[in-house]
Amino acid sequence: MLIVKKTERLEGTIKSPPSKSYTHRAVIGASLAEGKSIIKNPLWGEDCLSSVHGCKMLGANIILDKEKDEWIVEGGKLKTPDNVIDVGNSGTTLRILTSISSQIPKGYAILTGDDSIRRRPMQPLLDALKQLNIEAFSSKMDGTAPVIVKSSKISGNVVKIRGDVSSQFITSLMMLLPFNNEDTEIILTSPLKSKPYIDVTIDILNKFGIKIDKTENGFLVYGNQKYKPINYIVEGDYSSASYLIAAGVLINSDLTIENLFSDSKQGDKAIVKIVKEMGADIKVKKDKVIINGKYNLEGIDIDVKDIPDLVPTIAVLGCFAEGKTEIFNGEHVRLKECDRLRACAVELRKMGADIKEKPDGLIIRGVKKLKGCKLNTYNDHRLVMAFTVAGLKAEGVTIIDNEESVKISFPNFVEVMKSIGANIEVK
Ligand SMILES: O=C(O)C1=C[C@@H](OP(=O)(O)O)[C@@H](O)[C@H](O)C1
Ligand SMILES: C=C(OP(=O)(O)O)C(=O)O
Repeated sequence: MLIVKKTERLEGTIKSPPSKSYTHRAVIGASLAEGKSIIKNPLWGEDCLSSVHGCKMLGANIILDKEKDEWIVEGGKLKTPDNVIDVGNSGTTLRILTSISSQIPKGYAILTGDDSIRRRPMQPLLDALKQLNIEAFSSKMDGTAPVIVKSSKISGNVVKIRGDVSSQFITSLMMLLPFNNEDTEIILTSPLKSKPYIDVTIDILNKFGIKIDKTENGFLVYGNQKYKPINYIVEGDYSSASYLIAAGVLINSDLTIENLFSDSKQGDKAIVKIVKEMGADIKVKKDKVIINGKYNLEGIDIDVKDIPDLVPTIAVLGCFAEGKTEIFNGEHVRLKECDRLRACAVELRKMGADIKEKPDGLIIRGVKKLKGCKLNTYNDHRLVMAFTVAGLKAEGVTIIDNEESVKISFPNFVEVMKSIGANIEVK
């Protein structure tokens, strides 16, 4: 568990950890490219290591070089896995590798993961794959993992899928469809949520030499394309940085957060705009964010359609902001490692927060003072990190369970927080 005490000052220069989304896509894309790719500054988080594990089981040769901080990937030859692929807690790995598994030369691939993964939706992707003549089904026949995928030849040139459950389904199709012999249109049957993650997918697929165009109702993925190997440096992660930024603007601080690029395609770069709108005058440079001062935050209304992973961070910011903060358009936030809308409402209320849960979001009225207490995190890395920020600002001591889940996306979270003066201790 993590013992968090009220902290009056944070200072120092730190680096945001590498992007989780880019690392997943880089290692999976490299596993599909014939030849040698080098991925520098990868995220050594458990989720990305699940992608490494899955790609190895599917035939890629991957060397993880800790000293050089790079992964060397030799890809291009998929094989039938000789065991079930365990994706751990990683939705991104499960969703992308389900489609890719259909390209093994024979037999079946079986993908499963932890308790949380085995509750997350897969049916829209399975239905989409069926339209492409790919046999893939839930072993429990309830639309969740374990998922069984048969080696199949893709056929068809249109696939329809809803866009409001998970953008990872679309990413998954985009990474598969270059293997089709014909061009394929992905038609979205409902408005797209988490769209910036699709921008991230297209951005890195372009680096692999894969061309995708936008169409009126979705996307066009050209057929018969080959992934080319890449030399790639992973940029910093704005979702992870959101905890550092939130702590910085809530507590009197002098912080520089490096490795955050102002021209990033990551949707969660919106955290900068959000804290500015709430009243924090932070500075954005080409490759870093600087927070210097003490701010009085004011509540705002925030559409989280495209930024689901920021919800726990925004919920904590809202607790300490003057007036009302309303989070809306976040139905999909309930479909993550846990139901994050429910979890934020239930747990932050234990600290004295005034939070109302709505089907698509939260209404938070700032109360200035929260009190430390014991919080559940449902094994969800983002809740551990967001609640740590709340604990630093709250009166007294906050005890946070299962802190080890930070290894999913921000393995050195505790060390980084301590290095800037956060009063936290693992017990
Ligand atoms: O593609 C990605 O890298 C991700 C997409 C998002 O999920 P949804 O598209 O399911 O909202 C996000 O929540 C997740 O952490 C990472
Ligand atoms: C939801 C997340 O990731 P994934 O979907 O890959 O499990 C996350 O990192 O918050």
